[in-house]
Order: sequence, then structure tokens, then C-alpha cells
Amino acid sequence: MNPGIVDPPTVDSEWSMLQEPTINGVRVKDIRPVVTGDGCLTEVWRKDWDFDGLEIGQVFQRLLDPGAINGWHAHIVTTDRLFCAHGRVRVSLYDGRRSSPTFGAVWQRIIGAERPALILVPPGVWHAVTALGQRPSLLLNLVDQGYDYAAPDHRRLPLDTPHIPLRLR
Ligand SMILES: Cc1cn([C@H]2C[C@H](O)[C@@H](COP(=O)(O)OP(=O)(O)O[C@H]3O[C@H](C)C(=O)[C@H](O)[C@H]3O)O2)c(=O)[nH]c1=O
Repeated sequence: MNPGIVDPPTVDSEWSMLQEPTINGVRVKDIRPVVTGDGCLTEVWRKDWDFDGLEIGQVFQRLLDPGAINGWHAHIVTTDRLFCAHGRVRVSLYDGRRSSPTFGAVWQRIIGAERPALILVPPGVWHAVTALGQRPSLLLNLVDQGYDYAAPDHRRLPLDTPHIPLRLR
């Protein structure tokens, strides 16, 4: 038999995710849903988690059709907090900050209703979200400052940009 390669687990023996962020300033808060008699309840953000010490300036939702790839985006000053409330998505990140100790690093994590988590994406970190599975995915973004219609803090690169060493399709 061809020995192949060792297939490492994505979780430890407590089922905690092993994929620690490789990008400076990116944080992940895993959240455990509370199962109830008629469904479940999942917290999304609490001030006393001391997750980032930032404000919540706005919350918006983004519905993604199955297979949709939303990206690449980055912000100059805005911090995103991404939470997948329904369905399942892959969050892909690239550190585009030249001054960052992890400049050039990439990191990906799958989150969703079965494995809820809040992902903090600092300014300058390029991000893209891929909707997985066969049903629409609902992404919440709890940003630290509200969208400015007159001067959007929103930069975009095409999915096939040569500046980001990740191919999403
Ligand atoms: C953010 C925002 C946008 N808009 C308008 C502006 C555009 O005409 C339209 C789409 O906005 P945008 O291109 O920002 O949407 P997405 O491409 O889904 O990107 C947004 O959601 C993904 C997940 C990110 O991660 C981005 O950081 C975030 O900007 O909605 C508003 O009217 N209000 C808002 O708060």
C-alpha cells in the first residue's frame, strides 16, 4: 500500500478546534449553543467576554446563496466580527499589513450553525467568505463603526488577484 500522508485531526480530544489564527490580531471566540426543548439558543456577543474591547457600531446581515464567494474585502479602520447564524461558511483571511509580524500569512476557518464562532478581523486583513453546503448561509457582521455611505471604508480585490496566495474556486 502507498503509505499516503498522515491525516491530522482538526480538533483535540475535547473537540476544541486546533486551528489557532496565524494572523496577528485575528481572534476567534468559540460559542456553544444551548439546546432547548424547541431548538437552541446561541449567544453572539457579550461585552463581558472582553473579546476585543471595541464598540459595536452596527450589525448587519449578509445572506449568501449556496456556493457564493464574497470577497476579497479589507477595511482601513473598521474591525469586523463575523458570525455565521445559519448554514456554514469558510472564512479566508490574508494579512496585507506590511507592518504586521504576520504580513503575508493566510488562515481559514469553517464556522456555522453546527460550530458557532465569532471571528475578529482587524483593519488591513483581507477577508473572503465562501458559502458552503446546499442551503443559503446567513452571516452577521458586528462592526465597530457603522457604514459611512459618503465615504465607505471598504476596499476590494478580485477573487483571482495575484496579491493574495489563496484560490477560493
Ligand atoms: C456594509 C453596508 C453596505 N451597504 C450597501 C453598500 C452597497 O451598495 C451594498 C453592498 O455592500 P458591500 O459591498 O459592503 O457588501 P459585501 O460585499 O457583502 O461586504 C460586506 O459584507 C462582507 C461579509 C464583509 O466582510 C465586508 O467587509 C462588508 O463590507 O450594501 C449598506 O447600505 N449598509 C451597510 O452597512
